[in-house]
Amino acid sequence: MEKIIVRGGKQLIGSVKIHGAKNAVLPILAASILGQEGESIITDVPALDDVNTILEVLSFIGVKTHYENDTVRTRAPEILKTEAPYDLVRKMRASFLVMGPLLAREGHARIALPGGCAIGSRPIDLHLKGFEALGAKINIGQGYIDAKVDGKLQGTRIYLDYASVGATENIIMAATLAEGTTTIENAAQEPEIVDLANFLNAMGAKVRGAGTGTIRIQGVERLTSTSHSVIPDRIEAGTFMVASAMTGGNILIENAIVNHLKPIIAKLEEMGVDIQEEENGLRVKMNKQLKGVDLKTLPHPGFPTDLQSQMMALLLTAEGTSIITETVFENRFMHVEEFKRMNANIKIEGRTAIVEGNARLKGAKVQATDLRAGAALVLAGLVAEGETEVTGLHHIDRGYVDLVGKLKSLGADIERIDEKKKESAQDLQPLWI
Ligand SMILES: CC(=O)N[C@H]1[C@@H](OP(=O)(O)OP(=O)(O)OC[C@H]2O[C@@H](n3ccc(=O)[nH]c3=O)[C@H](O)[C@@H]2O)O[C@H](CO)[C@@H](O)[C@@H]1O
Ligand SMILES: C=C(OP(=O)(O)O)C(=O)O
Repeated sequence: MEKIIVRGGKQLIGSVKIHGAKNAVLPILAASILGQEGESIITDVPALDDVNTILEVLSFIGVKTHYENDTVRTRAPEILKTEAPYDLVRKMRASFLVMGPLLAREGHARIALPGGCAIGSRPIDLHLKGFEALGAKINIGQGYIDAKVDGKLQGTRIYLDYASVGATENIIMAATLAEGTTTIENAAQEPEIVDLANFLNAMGAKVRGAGTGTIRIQGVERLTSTSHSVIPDRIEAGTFMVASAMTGGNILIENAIVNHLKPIIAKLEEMGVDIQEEENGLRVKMNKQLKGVDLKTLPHPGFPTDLQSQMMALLLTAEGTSIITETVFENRFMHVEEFKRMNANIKIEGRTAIVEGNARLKGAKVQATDLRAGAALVLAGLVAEGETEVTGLHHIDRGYVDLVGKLKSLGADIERIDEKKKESAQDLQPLWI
């Protein structure tokens, strides 16, 4: 079994380069299906398990893909299949993002139901309502969703009950080749939506208003593959900002885009963290006792749910009691039980966590319950007394490129070990009798 071992007590100092955003590259790679001519060249692609999974989905449906040195090239001159099977969708929910582009281009898509995951039930009703409004017929059976349209999708007005990131992306992609104009109201406003729209527009689409609550997509006849560089990952940046604040550190977060990080910058400043914009990024310094704060996760520009668990780790070390309210996912407090193993005092009341600060965290064996929970446990380990052992690393590998190497380069006492490999290496030792 692979584990991360971290021994607490080191101050993190230095600079760290942020990789391309997982949540931007996944929809962008799905959107590359729409390019009927030429080659899409996507750069700043992070080497993550989720990227490999979306590339597997693309290959399965007949897109030619090539991934080397943070660059993915795709060619989609003809689509062979309009299906994404259970094994791939189960591995990663974002596989469902191929439904919009397939429906737009081929008039059909059959995708396995993504199902829930550790952080919540995560229905896809808003995606489906959007496709239906565009004229698709949806059938659900035997664990698959089948969407079909006779002729072309038809532009329409869609009001999302909730500003869902995935539904906004899927509907935008579907609408790019529809007849007429589609207006999405109460659209998600995340920076990753803007990155997707920029990619689509470079392909010849007409997407206007991305980054606001109202997005208009004027359908076009055809889209052509293009080149695009993925935006830096604001969640990875936020994770390192928390790491600096937690360890009394001084880290330059290279590539960070201030505009994308406003909600986290505001919260950290409220706690007393010193954050300065520099030419190459953001410098995050902390050399005093931090104050506890209350926070509520919300769709962008509210505080991102993907940084909630990391902030919880930080608030454990701050002064006083902090209240965290998770409004985006109904079950995103699984890390609390793991923090408790490290001597944390946290109470859950419904969607609220009451976090007692000034915790004297102690190293323990803990398990990542989801991607960000995994990062948060590593962060807690950075300040805990003694040794923390984090397992469940497949979660972390979905969304962080070399988390351990990056923390080590900043001065953390951290390593990743593979017990199985160690054991088999021992098996190979000559036996002395
Ligand atoms: C690959 C990717 O980009 N993942 C991000 C994306 O996930 P994802 O796109 O799945 O998140 P959504 O914004 O769609 O989900 C937010 C909430 O809306 C609910 N919902 C969503 C769709 C739907 O049809 N019906 C419905 O009820 C979900 O169950 C959840 O409670 O945005 C989340 C919220 O910022 C992030 O945490 C994820 O990291
Ligand atoms: C919840 C996350 O991702 P996904 O939507 O891919 O599960 C995340 O990135 O924290």
